[in-house]
Amino acid sequence: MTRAPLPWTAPTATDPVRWTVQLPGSKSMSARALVLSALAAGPSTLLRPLRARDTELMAAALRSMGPQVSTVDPERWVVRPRPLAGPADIDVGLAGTVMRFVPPVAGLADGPVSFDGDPYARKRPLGPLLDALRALGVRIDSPSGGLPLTVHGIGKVAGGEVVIDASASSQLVSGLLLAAPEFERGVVVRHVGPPVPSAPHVRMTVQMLRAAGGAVDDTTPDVWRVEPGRLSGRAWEIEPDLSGAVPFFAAALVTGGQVTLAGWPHRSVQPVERLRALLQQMGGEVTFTTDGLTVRGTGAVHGLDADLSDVSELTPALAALAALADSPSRLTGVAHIRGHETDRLAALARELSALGAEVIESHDGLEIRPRPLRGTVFETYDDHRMAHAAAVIGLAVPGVALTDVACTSKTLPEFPALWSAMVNGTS
Ligand SMILES: O=C(O)C1=C[C@@H](OP(=O)(O)O)[C@@H](O)[C@H](O)C1
Ligand SMILES: C=C(OP(=O)(O)O)C(=O)O
Repeated sequence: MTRAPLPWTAPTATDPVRWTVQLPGSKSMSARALVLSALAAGPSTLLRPLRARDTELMAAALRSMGPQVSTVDPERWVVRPRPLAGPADIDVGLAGTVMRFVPPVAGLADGPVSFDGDPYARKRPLGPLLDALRALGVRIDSPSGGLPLTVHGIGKVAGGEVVIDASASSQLVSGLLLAAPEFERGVVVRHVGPPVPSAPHVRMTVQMLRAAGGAVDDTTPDVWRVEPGRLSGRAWEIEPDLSGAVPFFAAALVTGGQVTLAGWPHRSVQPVERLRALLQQMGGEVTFTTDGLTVRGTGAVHGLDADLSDVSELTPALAALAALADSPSRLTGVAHIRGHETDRLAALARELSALGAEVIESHDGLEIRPRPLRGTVFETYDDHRMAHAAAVIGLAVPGVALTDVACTSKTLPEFPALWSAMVNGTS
């Protein structure tokens, strides 16, 4: 990764924020729509996709194997499928979606496709996916069991039944399912091991596969069957990114203000009811209005006792709120976020402690006992959601100095500008 770090002191809010935020599309929906579109029988469009490092890397990865992906119009990306072929060299950056969703597609390409990424990407769990692909008939060279690796595609994948331990990441399952309609025998994926985290993301995969014409049976827990068959091209309406909105919603709680996420759909593939319950437990009011999804702070932030395994990517923002709460919190069920962009449990424990909070790190979570906080340097570890957590605390604590805010470009390059606009009350 060659990006220069951008130090940034988080702005402190002197008044309750009152703001409507227009956010780009969901990272997770955009990534799935790109993969499904590249595999479809005809062209597709993505309406209001996320334009950020992760999705641009996904577009580039697919393009390098043949499909045309036009990102010229930021509101409307166009994907035209073409025969998949190597040789190709793919940079996954630090994107779990690219490193887990694209190798199964590369198995379908004719020719070698190599993958590598940022230094920390080499540490993120990938081995179970590679073993599963091998069992399905794909030849892969991976000296370390992860990145760097080369998929030696022969233009087809036999498919069939496979057992995987996907407890390290739901993306290991999603990656297999997304490409499976193109496998000669489709796939039956059977998970064996501790629970698969982030269940709503697997549901999103199943829903989007079906929307593209895929036949998926997920009626048996931990078993997913995808029939072979051609996917259809279509127009994908990408929903605003709910996870990206969470730090902004947290600002409503911290300042006793109100934040609306504009353009929220009536029906969503993102876990909005779960988020609503969590924010309400912490003292927020969450309503759906014609303007969008609105979170109102009530003036108090309460501690939270919750298993976050299904919404684990929200842990950093919720941990930041917990550090500002009026009672202790216990966040559990998220051992696997040690394999996210950084070891998020260790990173949160270290940085929240440095600010003055009392934090006890366990193997699968954090106990956070709020104490008076003081501004200090906050290491962001190349992790966009660590930067979000620091910004949330900075609303209430002057002098929270992020080592690098540019890491937010992974999912929202506009983050520092949007955040400052919210705090300063400008649009
Ligand atoms: O499939 C996806 O789009 C995602 C799945 C989840 O991964 P894990 O299951 O590894 O938590 C989530 O945390 C990540 O941000 C996005
Ligand atoms: C875990 C995350 O990302 P990735 O898709 O890279 O796994 C995240 O965005 O919080």
